[in-house]
Amino acid sequence: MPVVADILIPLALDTAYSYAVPAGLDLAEGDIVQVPLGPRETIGVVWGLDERASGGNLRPVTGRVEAPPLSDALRKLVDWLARYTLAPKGSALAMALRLPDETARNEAPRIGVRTSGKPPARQTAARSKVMAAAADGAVRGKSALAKEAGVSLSVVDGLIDDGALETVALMPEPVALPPDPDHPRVPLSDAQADAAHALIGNAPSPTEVAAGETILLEGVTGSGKTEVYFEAVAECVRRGRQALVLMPEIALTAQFLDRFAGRFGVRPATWHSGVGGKRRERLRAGVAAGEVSVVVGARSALFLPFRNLGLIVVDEEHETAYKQEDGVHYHARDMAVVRGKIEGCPVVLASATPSIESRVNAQSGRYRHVALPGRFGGRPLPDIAAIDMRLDKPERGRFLSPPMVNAVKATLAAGDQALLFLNRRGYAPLTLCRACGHRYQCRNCSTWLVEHRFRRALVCHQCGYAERKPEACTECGAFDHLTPCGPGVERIAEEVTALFPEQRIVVLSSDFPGGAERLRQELETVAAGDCDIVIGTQLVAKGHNFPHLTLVGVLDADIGLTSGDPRAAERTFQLLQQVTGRAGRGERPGRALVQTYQPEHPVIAALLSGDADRFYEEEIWAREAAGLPPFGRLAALIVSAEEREKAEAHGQALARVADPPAGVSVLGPAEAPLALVRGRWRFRLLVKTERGIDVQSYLRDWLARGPKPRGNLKVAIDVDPQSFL
Ligand SMILES: Nc1ncnc2c1ncn2[C@@H]1O[C@H](COP(=O)(O)OP(=O)(O)OP(=O)(O)O)[C@@H](O)[C@H]1O
Ligand SMILES: [Zn+2]
Repeated sequence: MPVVADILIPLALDTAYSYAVPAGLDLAEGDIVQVPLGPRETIGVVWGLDERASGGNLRPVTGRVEAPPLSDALRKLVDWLARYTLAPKGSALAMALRLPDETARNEAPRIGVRTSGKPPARQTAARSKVMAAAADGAVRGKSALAKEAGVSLSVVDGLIDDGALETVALMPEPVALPPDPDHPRVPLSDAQADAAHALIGNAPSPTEVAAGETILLEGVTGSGKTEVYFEAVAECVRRGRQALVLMPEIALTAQFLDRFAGRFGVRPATWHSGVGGKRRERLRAGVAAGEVSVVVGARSALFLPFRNLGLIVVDEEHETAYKQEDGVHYHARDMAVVRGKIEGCPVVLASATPSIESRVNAQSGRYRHVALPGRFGGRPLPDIAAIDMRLDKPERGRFLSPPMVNAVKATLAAGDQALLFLNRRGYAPLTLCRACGHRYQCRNCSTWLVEHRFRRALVCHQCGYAERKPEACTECGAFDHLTPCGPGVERIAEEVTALFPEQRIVVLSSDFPGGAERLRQELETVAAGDCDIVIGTQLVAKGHNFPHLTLVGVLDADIGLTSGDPRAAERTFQLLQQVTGRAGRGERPGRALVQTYQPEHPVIAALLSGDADRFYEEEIWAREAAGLPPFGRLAALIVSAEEREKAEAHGQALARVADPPAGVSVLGPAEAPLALVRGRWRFRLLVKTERGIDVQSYLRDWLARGPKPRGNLKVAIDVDPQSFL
């Protein structure tokens, strides 16, 4: 029997701690245990066991916790995650071991009723109906009983008060009903059937499934990728294994869940930040027991304890939402590929606009490439045309150019829906005093405050700081001189309401009250055709299906192009391709109009030509020439502190000992584009290496040589950074 256990604790600690195993406690690796840590008790996971070591003066493990142990695969994933991201191993474990969340609201217990044996004190016709329905003595839900008896719920409540019915606690509803892979479904098109076949292969037995293979499923917008990967999910379920479908959080709409139900007969189990309390725990337990066969979830679902994982699908694999930008800086798409390798199961990356990384991997043969070149049902892709804003100027103080206004008019006249897209929240991105020139800036961050008329406030989009918009300039005291500069979606909504006062307009922006739930509802409204004009930020661009939408108007195609970010071209192309791809997905063909000041810019030109391959070729070539990912590697260090000098000095001290070997260069420290965030000054160092270099080892050695962060100073490590702000 082992006498010493190495316990990894889900806190920012880099190593497991040794504890003595008390006699009679039979532990195995992966077991979840309770251990003393300093003055308190905490939870940890058995990471290693040692038979020979002496447990002499070690503190003993308190006991085992009744919870499914962490599988070998999941422990390997945690080790991998920590090694790759350089996050403390305990922080990586915390991702896989979300402790029961006591702050989350508990599920309301389900209550059933049955006859108590005591006749009602007072009898009415309605009451007799209920008593007759309940006469068999079986337990029923309250509303089920009322429905069966054809009476209102208050009659049932009355009988409970009366004592003729008694209440009993019911078993909680199952977290998910089993999906039926052979549920009757719509037939696939030939192209879809071919693609589905390519995903699944002919493998006659589960052992022949290509182990750990990664497949890029690339299909233009509206090509029907979802139905194709559903076939892979179905095959996985048929083989008795579990499937995970990852989606950007907001894409988890009722519409998607209904589509799943259309294919599998039931809605899938879902995992996202809105799933709380007991339900979360039960879902984890069901997944660990292998009872839940399909989970559709946001990125954190990747760390669920699947017992028998047979497939991972990453939908919209190019989405930046898959990158976690705080705590453990990991990319869920990349970790999905790692988990697939560890579990020996295939991983399907689906997108209409794949990341450059995945495209390159598909071209080099590392990933298998399965393509759907046309839209489902032979529908045409939208026609995309530019509006040159230098020629077709909007009226003064307006943002829609005359051709855009006319196109919206024509669309509405035809009874169709129009979407106006602007990737800017709020009313105006800058507020300026015309009397003294003062610009309103955040007191904690180096950002302009964004006016939100809806909230009647000036708001910082970095830290959330908000102040009331003043009546007079706070600097010079002048009245009526504060001017909003530039548009956000709220300002567009104002303009559109003035132009089309009779139309039903929906504005979709992530900052509106009501959160993700309300947004999901609004998206349903749009999909159902119960609105005429949609005005939205990037969240309307993502994976939604709006069958009534035939016009997409991009109000400022140039926004993302000047950011200086190495991925600016890729991001802009993806976003514009996605948003224009919302048009014409239903019966009627769609078109897109793109307002731009630089129609000849390569990204805009590629978009207009409809030639995505041309864009990919040029961008891949440019990345290769510059040694940028995936042809070289990047990692960022972000040094931050409450005092500017401290952060800068620490960054310089790190740079002095960087000592980069051949094939590695270190840039910086440079003041970050967002130099001040939440009261912390930020400096960035960028490591650029050739492709074959082990950037993690280099970073580890470098940081070990460098000064240790003290006090409020922090050094965040971001391997494969997506954001350069
Ligand atoms: N076999 C089929 N039979 C009937 N309708 C289908 C079939 N396959 C797809 N569709 C319909 O075609 C439309 C587009 O499908 P889907 O949303 O899967 O496309 P997609 O490739 O995921 O697009 P995007 O990348 O733009 O989100 C949907 O309305 C879907 O219901
Ligand atoms: Zn701020």
